[in-house]
Amino acid sequence: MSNKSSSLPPVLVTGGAGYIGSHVVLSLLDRGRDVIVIDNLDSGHRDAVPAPAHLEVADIADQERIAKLVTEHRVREVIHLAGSVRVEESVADPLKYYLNNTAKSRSFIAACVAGGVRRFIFSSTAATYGIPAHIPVDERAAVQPINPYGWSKLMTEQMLRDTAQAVPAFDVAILRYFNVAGAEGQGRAGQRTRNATHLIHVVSQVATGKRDHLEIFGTDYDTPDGTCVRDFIHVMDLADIHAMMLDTLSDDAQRARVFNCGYGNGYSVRDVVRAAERVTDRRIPVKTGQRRPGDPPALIACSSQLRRATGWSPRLADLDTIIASSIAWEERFAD
Ligand SMILES: NC(=O)c1ccc[n+]([C@@H]2O[C@H](COP(=O)([O-])OP(=O)(O)OC[C@H]3O[C@@H](n4cnc5c(N)ncnc54)[C@H](O)[C@@H]3O)[C@@H](O)[C@H]2O)c1
Ligand SMILES: O=c1ccn([C@@H]2O[C@H](COP(=O)(O)OP(=O)(O)O[C@H]3O[C@H](CO)[C@@H](O)[C@H](O)[C@H]3O)[C@@H](O)[C@H]2O)c(=O)[nH]1
Repeated sequence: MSNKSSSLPPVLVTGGAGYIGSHVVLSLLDRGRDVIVIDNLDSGHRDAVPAPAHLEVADIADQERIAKLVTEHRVREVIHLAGSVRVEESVADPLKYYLNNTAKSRSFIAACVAGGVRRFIFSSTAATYGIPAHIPVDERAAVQPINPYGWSKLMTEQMLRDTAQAVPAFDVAILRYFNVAGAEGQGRAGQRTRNATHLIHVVSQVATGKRDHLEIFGTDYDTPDGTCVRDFIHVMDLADIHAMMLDTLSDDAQRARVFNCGYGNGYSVRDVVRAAERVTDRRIPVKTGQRRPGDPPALIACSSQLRRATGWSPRLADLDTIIASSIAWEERFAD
């Protein structure tokens, strides 16, 4: 793939200094797109933004600055990843989530509409489903979040649905990510988010001696081994979905579509520990602890809508591959 500068206007990516955002930026650059990143560096890192993308250190709620940027660069395509991402923190401090994920997204969407943006991709979450009645869960399932994080994202989804109805030529894709993990294979990007609590990140830190042990949050769930089950998607497969989705959005359509992003494979917390032991040939010390507030027992995606709409098929859908890439990043490149 080329890294040539494109004749198209740049894609605006919020949260591009963060974990998933930096991988999305790489995928766009690899396809020859120009990229402008907006990030306030709250949890992201300046040097995580891959060159030659341009970083504007700004808050998504800085409406005047965003509208000016969008107009000056004739931005038509936006990928909005910036936000606060920790389920447990959202339970302890819900208003932080309603401010950063909901209220600030409202300001950001308004600036984009004012500047003439036509194609908008939003990072939503499987947490919007709460505890699904059926698994795998598809996009027609009821949404009933069980934590403020999920609600804060669902409210933004609704703003986008309503805005797409009202604004001509505003085509929206809402991507509901399942559990994102792993790292780009050449050491160009990986998880560096301050205070990250994601399972595979924590297990990788244990595997590389940066932590003593993994605490398993709850072993009495109604799941095959009593620990929670998740659908882990490799961050580079997820990044590619964004680039492919931009091509399926249209300058004329006026709609908001929802797509699950996952593989349809469920692994328990204990499965993840076993996979890390397999990959490293080392024992991962674990302690069992209490359930973590806000955790649903099982989340597994049906992603056939996404596959139909974009032609996407996963390249890296293997738990050991995901964990090996995460551990390699942790060993060689992480801070
Ligand atoms: N990691 C996952 O498994 C997962 C799953 C589902 C959805 N998501 C969503 O994906 C997105 C990215 O998540 P991530 O894991 O890369 O998190 P991250 O914390 O690494 O990245 C978020 C980025 O947004 C920036 N940011 C936060 N608030 C901002 C603001 N008000 N203005 C400007 N920049 C701001 C941060 O500095 C950071 O660089 C989030 O919206 C998250 O809700 C993540
Ligand atoms: O040290 C740890 C960390 C996690 N877990 C468990 O592992 C599972 C996965 O947890 P985690 O990796 O923190 O992800 P989730 O809480 O499932 O949330 C992630 O996945 C959601 C989509 O499913 C996203 O919306 C969130 O942003 C993202 O953090 C849960 O059962 C946790 O209780 C542990 O037992 N010990």
